[in-house]
Amino acid sequence: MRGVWTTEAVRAAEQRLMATVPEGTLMRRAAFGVAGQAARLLTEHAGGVSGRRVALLVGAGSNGGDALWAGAFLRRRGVGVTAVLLNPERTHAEGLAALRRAGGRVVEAGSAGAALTAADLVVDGIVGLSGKGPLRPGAAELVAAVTAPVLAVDMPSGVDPDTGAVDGPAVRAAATVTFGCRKPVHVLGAGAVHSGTVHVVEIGVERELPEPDMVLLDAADVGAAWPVPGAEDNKYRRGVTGVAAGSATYPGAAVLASGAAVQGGTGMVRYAGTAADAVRARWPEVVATGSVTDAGRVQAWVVGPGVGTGGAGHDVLEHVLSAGVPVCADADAITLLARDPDLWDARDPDTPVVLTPHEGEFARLAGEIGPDRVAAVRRAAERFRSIVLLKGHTTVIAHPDGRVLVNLARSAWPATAGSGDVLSGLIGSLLAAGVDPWLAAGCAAYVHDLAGDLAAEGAPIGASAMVEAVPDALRTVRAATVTG
Ligand SMILES: NC(=O)C1=CN([C@@H]2O[C@H](COP(=O)(O)OP(=O)(O)OC[C@H]3O[C@@H](n4cnc5c(N)ncnc54)[C@H](OP(=O)(O)O)[C@@H]3O)[C@@H](O)[C@H]2O)[C@@H](O)CC1
Ligand SMILES: Nc1ncnc2c1ncn2[C@@H]1O[C@H](COP(=O)(O)OP(=O)(O)O)[C@@H](O)[C@H]1O
Ligand SMILES: [K+]
Repeated sequence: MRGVWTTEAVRAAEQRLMATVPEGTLMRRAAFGVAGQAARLLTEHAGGVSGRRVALLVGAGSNGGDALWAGAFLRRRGVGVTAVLLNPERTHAEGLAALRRAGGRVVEAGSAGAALTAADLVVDGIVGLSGKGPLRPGAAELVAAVTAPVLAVDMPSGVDPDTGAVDGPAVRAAATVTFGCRKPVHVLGAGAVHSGTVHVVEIGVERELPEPDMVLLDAADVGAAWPVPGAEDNKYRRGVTGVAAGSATYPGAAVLASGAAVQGGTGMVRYAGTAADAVRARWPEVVATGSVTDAGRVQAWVVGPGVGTGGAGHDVLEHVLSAGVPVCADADAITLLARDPDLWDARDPDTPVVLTPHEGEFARLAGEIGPDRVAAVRRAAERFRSIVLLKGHTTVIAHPDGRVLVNLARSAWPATAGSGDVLSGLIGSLLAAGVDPWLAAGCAAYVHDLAGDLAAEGAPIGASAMVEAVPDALRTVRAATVTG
C-alpha cells in the first residue's frame, strides 16, 4: 500500500525534521531530485542534457526556491538555465544566489517571452503546498505561453493541494517531482491528471509521517488479498454470491454483474430476478431463479443494477438488506435508498453494506459532492454506516471510521455503459468470500480498472470485454504478489 498525506500532516513532519538538520538541507535534497527528473525529461524530449535549455517559473516561496536550486544543479550538467521571477522582491534569496553563482540567467516576468519560446523544458516553481485557488493572472499568462513539457515542483501550480480541485488556470505537467510522499493533489480528480507522472523523492520527511490519510493499493496488495482456493475448499466454502439485478427491460445488467461475479472467483453465483433466461444463456454455470425469496443461501448479495426503481425493486432491496449477509448496493438500489430512507430499517446494524454510487447517484443519496470529494465520501460513509465507493477517474472508497482508499484509473476506457455492473459483481464475489468490505471494494476497483485497460489495449471496449478480461487482470495482480 502507498500512503497519501495531507499538506497539514506533511508540514508537521517537515517541522519535526527541520529541527534536526542544518537549514537548507531539505530544499537542496528536494532540488537535487527535481534536477534528476529534469535531466531525464530533457533526454526523453530533447535527446540529451548538456546544451539544452530550461526555463524556471519562480514564485514567491520555497517552491520557487526548489526550482532555483534545481536550476543551479542543472547548470553543472551544462544546461542553459533562465529563471523567470514572478515576484522579484520575494524570491527565495539563497536559491537565487545559487543559480547566479552557477551562471544561470535571471529575467522578470515581462521579458520572459524569448526564454519560454527557446525552452526544451519548463520547471513550474510558481507555488507549492501553500497554494490557494487558481493561478493568478500574471502566472496564468506565462503558463499559457508555454509549449515545452512542464516538470512541476512538488505539485502543479493552480491546483488545490488538498482536494485536487481545479477551478481556473492551472499548470498541466508532464511529470511532477514531489517530496517525501504523495499528497492528495497527486491522486484526486483533476489534480491527478494535471500532475502527470508522479515521482516521489525521499528527503527524510517520510520518516516523520504518521498514519496516512489515504491509501492506494498496489498490484501486489490486490494479488495478496484476492482469495485463492485451497485443498480444503469447495464451491460453498469459497462463498456463494447472490445477484439481484436486471429486469425484462435491462437483462444486460444481470448478465454483466453475474458474469463478473463468476470471473471474480466466487464458488457459485445464484441469480434471482426476471432476467434469469438471459443470464443462463450467457453463463450456464449460474444457478438462476425468478425471485430473491427462492434464491437459496448466499454469503453476500449484489443488488440494484437494472432492477428498476418501482415497487418490485423496492421489495427486492428490502429482502436483501434483511438477509443478514454483506450487501453491495448499486445503481437503482441507491436511488431507492435515496428516495425511501426507511428502507435502511430493514438492515441489521451489523450487516456490512457497500454503496457504489456514480456522481449522480451520490448526489441523490447524500447531496452535492462539492470540490472536496474525499470529505464528501467520508461524511456519507459515516452517515450511512456503510462503505461508500464514489466512482470516477479517481475512485474514492471511505469506511465509516474515516479510512479512505483511492484508486487512480489507468485510462478512461472503463467509462462505458454497464461497466458499473461489472464492478458490483466483482465486489459481491469478494464479499461472499469473506474479504473485509473496505478492502474488497478497493481490490475490486483495482481489478475492474486493470481489466478495462487490458481489454481496451488502446481502443474502445464494451463492458462485456471487461468481464472477459478479469482473469487476465487477476493473473497480473497475482504475478505481482509472487514477484513483489
Ligand atoms: N514539505 C517539505 O518537506 C518541503 C517543502 N519544500 C517546498 O516548499 C514548498 C512550500 O513552500 P511555501 O510554504 O514557502 O510556499 P509556496 O507553496 O512556495 O507558495 C508561495 C507563495 O505563493 C503565493 N500563492 C499562493 N497561491 C497562489 C496562486 N494560486 N498563484 C500564485 N501565487 C500563489 C502565496 O503568497 P501570497 O502572495 O499569497 O502572500 C504563497 O505564500 C513546497 O511545496 C515544496 O516545494 C522543500 O523545499 C523542502 C521540503
Ligand atoms: N473518466 C473515467 N476514467 C476511468 N474510469 C471511469 C471514468 N468514468 C467512469 N469510470 C468508471 O466506469 C464505471 C461506470 O459505472 P456506472 O456509471 O455505474 O456505469 P453503468 O451504470 O452504466 O454500469 C465506474 O466503475 C467508474 O469508476
Ligand atoms: K509547483
